[in-house]
Amino acid sequence: MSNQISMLQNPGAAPNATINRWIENVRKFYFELSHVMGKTFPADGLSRRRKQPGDPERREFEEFLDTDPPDPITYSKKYLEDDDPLPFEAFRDQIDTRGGYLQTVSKEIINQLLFQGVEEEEELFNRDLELQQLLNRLEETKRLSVKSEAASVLLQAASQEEVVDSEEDEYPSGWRTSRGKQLDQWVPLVQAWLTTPAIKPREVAAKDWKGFEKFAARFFVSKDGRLYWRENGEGHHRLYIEPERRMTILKGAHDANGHRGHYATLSFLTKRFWWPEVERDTEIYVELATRRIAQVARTSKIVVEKSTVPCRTAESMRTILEANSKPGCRFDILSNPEFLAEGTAISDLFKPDRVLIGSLQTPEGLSACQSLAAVYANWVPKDRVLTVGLWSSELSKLAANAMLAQRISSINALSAICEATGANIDEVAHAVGYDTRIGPKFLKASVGFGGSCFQKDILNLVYLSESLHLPEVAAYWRQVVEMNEHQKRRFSKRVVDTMFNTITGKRIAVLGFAFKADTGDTRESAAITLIRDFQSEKAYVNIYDPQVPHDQIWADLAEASPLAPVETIQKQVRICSSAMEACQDAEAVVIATEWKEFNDIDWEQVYSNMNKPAFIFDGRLLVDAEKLRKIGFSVTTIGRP
Ligand SMILES: NC(=O)C1=CN([C@@H]2O[C@H](COP(=O)(O)OP(=O)(O)OC[C@H]3O[C@@H](n4cnc5c(N)ncnc54)[C@H](O)[C@@H]3O)[C@@H](O)[C@H]2O)C=CC1
Ligand SMILES: O=C(O)[C@H]1O[C@H](OP(=O)(O)OP(=O)(O)OC[C@H]2O[C@@H](n3ccc(=O)[nH]c3=O)[C@H](O)[C@@H]2O)[C@H](O)[C@@H](O)[C@@H]1O
Repeated sequence: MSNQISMLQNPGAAPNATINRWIENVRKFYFELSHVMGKTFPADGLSRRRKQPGDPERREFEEFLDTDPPDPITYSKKYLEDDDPLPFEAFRDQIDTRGGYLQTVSKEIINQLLFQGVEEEEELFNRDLELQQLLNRLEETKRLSVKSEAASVLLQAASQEEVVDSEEDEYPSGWRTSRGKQLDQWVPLVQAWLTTPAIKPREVAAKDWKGFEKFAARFFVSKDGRLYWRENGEGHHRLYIEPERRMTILKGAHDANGHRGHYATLSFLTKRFWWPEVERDTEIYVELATRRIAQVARTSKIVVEKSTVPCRTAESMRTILEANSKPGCRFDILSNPEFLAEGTAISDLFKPDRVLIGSLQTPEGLSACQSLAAVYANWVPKDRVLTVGLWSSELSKLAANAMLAQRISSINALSAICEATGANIDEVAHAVGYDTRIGPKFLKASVGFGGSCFQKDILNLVYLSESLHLPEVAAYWRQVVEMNEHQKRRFSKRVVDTMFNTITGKRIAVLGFAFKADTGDTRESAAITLIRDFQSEKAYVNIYDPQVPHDQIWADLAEASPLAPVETIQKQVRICSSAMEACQDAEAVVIATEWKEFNDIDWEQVYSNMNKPAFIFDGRLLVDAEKLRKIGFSVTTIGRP
C-alpha cells in the first residue's frame, strides 16, 4: 500500500503493472486513505500496511462489528490419508497478490486461461474462423494484394464445395511416387474407417493392416466430417486436401503468396494442410517457372538470376533446364544479384558500388558472363563489374544483406548498453565508425531494421547453414534477427514503462509507418510491431506517414493482429493526414520512421496541443532532445538513458 500511496503522490515512481491497474481503478473515486488492521479476514492489500506515525486515529476493527468474531473455519477430510490443509500463513502472500490481480485482470486474459482447455473441435472452429476473418478483413480494407488473393484461394480450396478441375489446375499424376499413390488410395478408406470403425475396409490387404492402422491413427474426423492430420510440431492440426484441390492450394500458397520459394511455401502449407507427399509436390510446383523457360525457349539462352536466391539455386535450375530443353538448345545460367536500396534505386542503378556477375568457370560460362558484362559496360566503369564463380555470387548477395543487418543489430545491441550505462549511442557509433576498417555507414541505432529483404535473406542463410549441418553458424545469423525483434520489443516496453507502466486508454501518435524514409514500402516495418504492441496494451494510436497509403496501413495492422476484429482495430487506431493532427490530444509521440519532414515539426505547437505530461520517444535519433526538454517534453531517445 505504501507503494500505491507514494505513487498516487508521485507519478514519477515506478509501479508494477498490477499495481498500476489498481491505481487506475482506485482513482475513479474520491476517497481518504485510512488503515484498518484486519483480524477476521485474510490480509488484503489495504490492511497489510502497519499503522504509521501520523496516521489518523481510527476505531479498531472489532468496534465495527455487531457480533462476536465468527468461529474458526472447520473442515473435514474426505480420506484419512489426505494431507492436512496448509495453515493460512503458508499461502497468504499468494492469495494477497493474486487476489488483487485477478480482480482487475482483463477479460481477455481470463478467456485465454479458459481457452487453454478447449477441445479440438473448438480449435478447428477457430482456425477456420481465423482464415475467414483474415479474408474478410483484407476485403474490407479493400487491399487487392497478393495476400488477399492467397487467403481467398486457400479458403476456396479448404471449403467443402465440389471442385471441378480446370485444365490448368489439373493435378499431374506423373508427380506421384508409388508410395504417394498408395496413400492417396488409403486416405478415403481411413476417413470411412474412422467414421464407422466397426467396418474394416476390404480394400486394405491383410499384410498391410498394421501399417494402415498406424497411418489411420495420425488422423481424426471433425464433427463436420472433415479429415485432419493430427497436430504437427507447431501444434496445428492440418486439414487433409483431396487430390483435385491440391493444385489450387499450391497455387494459392506459392503464386498468390508472392513466389516465396520452396521453403516458405512449404512452411505456409504445412501449417494448415496435409496430403501425402505435400513436400515433394511443393518442390515440383516451385520449379515450374524454370520448367516453363525450358518449355518456351526455342534457341539457346542465357538465364540470369536477378532475384535473391538460395545458394546453389543455379544448379537445380540447370538440372531442370537440361532435362526439359529442346534439342539443340543450351542454357547458361548467370547470377547477377541486385544491390539497389529502396529510396535510392535510380542512383544505385546508375552509379552502383559494384555489379556482381557469377558464372560457371567453363568456357561457355565465362563467355556468357562477358556478354552480360558488356551490357553493363554501357554505363558502369569496368573496374566496378566483378566477375566471380556462380556460387560465390549467389552467396555474396545473402552475405551482403546479412552483414548490413548485422551492423544494425550490433549497434542496436550496444544501444541497450548505452541506455543502462549513460553512454550515448550516437557518440559510440561515431567513435567506432571513425576507424577506417569499420567505417561510419549503417551504424545508426534504430527501433529495428525493416524491409522485405534483410530478415528474409538472413533466414535464407540460416536455413542454408542448417541444411549444411552448421548449427553454430545458423545460430549466429539467427541472432541478428532475434536481436532485431528484441529491439522492437524493448522499445515498446520502454514506452509503457516510461508512461507509468500503463498506456491503457492513452493516445499515442506514431510518426512514420514505412520501414525507412523515402519509401512507401511497409514490409516488415518496425512501426507495425510497435503499433500492435500499443494496441494490445489498449492504447489509442494516431498514425501519420507522408507516403504510405491508408489502405496499406489498415491491411498491415489487420495482418499483424489476425484475431482482432477490424472494428476493434478501427476503434483504436486513427490515420491522420499530418503530424500535427496525429499529435493533437496525444499523451505521447513515437518517431518510428526518419522522415526529413519530422525535423521541421513545430514542436512548441505540438506541445501545446498535447495532454500533459507530454512524452516523446525517438526511435530514430531524429530530434534534438535538449531543445524539446526545454519546451517541456519528457524525451526518451534510443541508446540514451
Ligand atoms: N526491394 C528491394 O529493394 C530489392 C529487392 N531485391 C530482390 O529482388 C527480388 C524482388 O524484390 P521485390 O521487387 O521487392 O519483391 P516483390 O515481392 O515486390 O515483387 C516480386 C514479384 O515477382 C513475382 N514473382 C516472384 N517469383 C516469380 C516467379 N518465379 N515467376 C513469376 N513471378 C514471380 C511475385 O509474385 C511479385 O509480384 C527479391 O528477390 C528481392 O530479394 C534485391 C535488391 C533490392
Ligand atoms: O536486397 C535488398 O533488398 C536490399 O536491402 C537493403 O536495402 P533496403 O531494404 O531498401 O533498405 P536499407 O537502407 O538497407 O534499410 C533497411 C532497414 O535498416 C534500417 N537501418 C539502416 C541503416 C542504419 O544505420 N540503421 C537502420 O536501422 C532502415 O531504417 C531500414 O528499416 C540493402 O541496403 C540493399 O543493398 C539491398 O539490395
